[in-house]
Amino acid sequence: MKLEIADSVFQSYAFFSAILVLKMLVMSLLTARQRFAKKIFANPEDVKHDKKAKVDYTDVDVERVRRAHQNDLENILPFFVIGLLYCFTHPDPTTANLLFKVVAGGRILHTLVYAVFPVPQPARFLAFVAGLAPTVYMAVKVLMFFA
Ligand SMILES: N[C@@H](CCC(=O)N[C@@H](CS)C(=O)NCC(=O)O)C(=O)O
Repeated sequence: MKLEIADSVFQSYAFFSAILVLKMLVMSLLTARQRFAKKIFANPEDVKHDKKAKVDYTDVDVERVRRAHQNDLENILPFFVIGLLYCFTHPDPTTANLLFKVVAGGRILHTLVYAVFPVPQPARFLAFVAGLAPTVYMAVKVLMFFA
């Protein structure tokens, strides 16, 4: 077995991984936005200089963004691993590009409908599946290739 990656496949993986890294980093900013808007913080030292600020772990808006961030960790980190391994399976470059694109698109949509402008279900579920299904497909391909 020869371990090699086609340039175009790796280029696509690198591109969409970087997009997803940036997207995940934005989650911290979205959380901070909610915290400052509602003056809800996580630690006593954060509220020391503002009498209106309080420590609270139950605010619905802050917790919503935090859950969206957590959901990213549950789905995007597996993609980083399996997407890279998938690059080694000699995939068709067009297929690989499409898979990476759908994962990135699905995860961006998931954030939008969950944490930016909440949309009724099944919007979030469909965005979640758009990220999950290609990741599962790639995992199966990796299993078959390296079995
Ligand atoms: N950890 C997730 C596992 C299932 C999941 O990821 N569901 C998707 C589609 S409904 C989701 O967006 N869950 C919301 C969340 O993780 O907060 C949960 O508790 O819901």
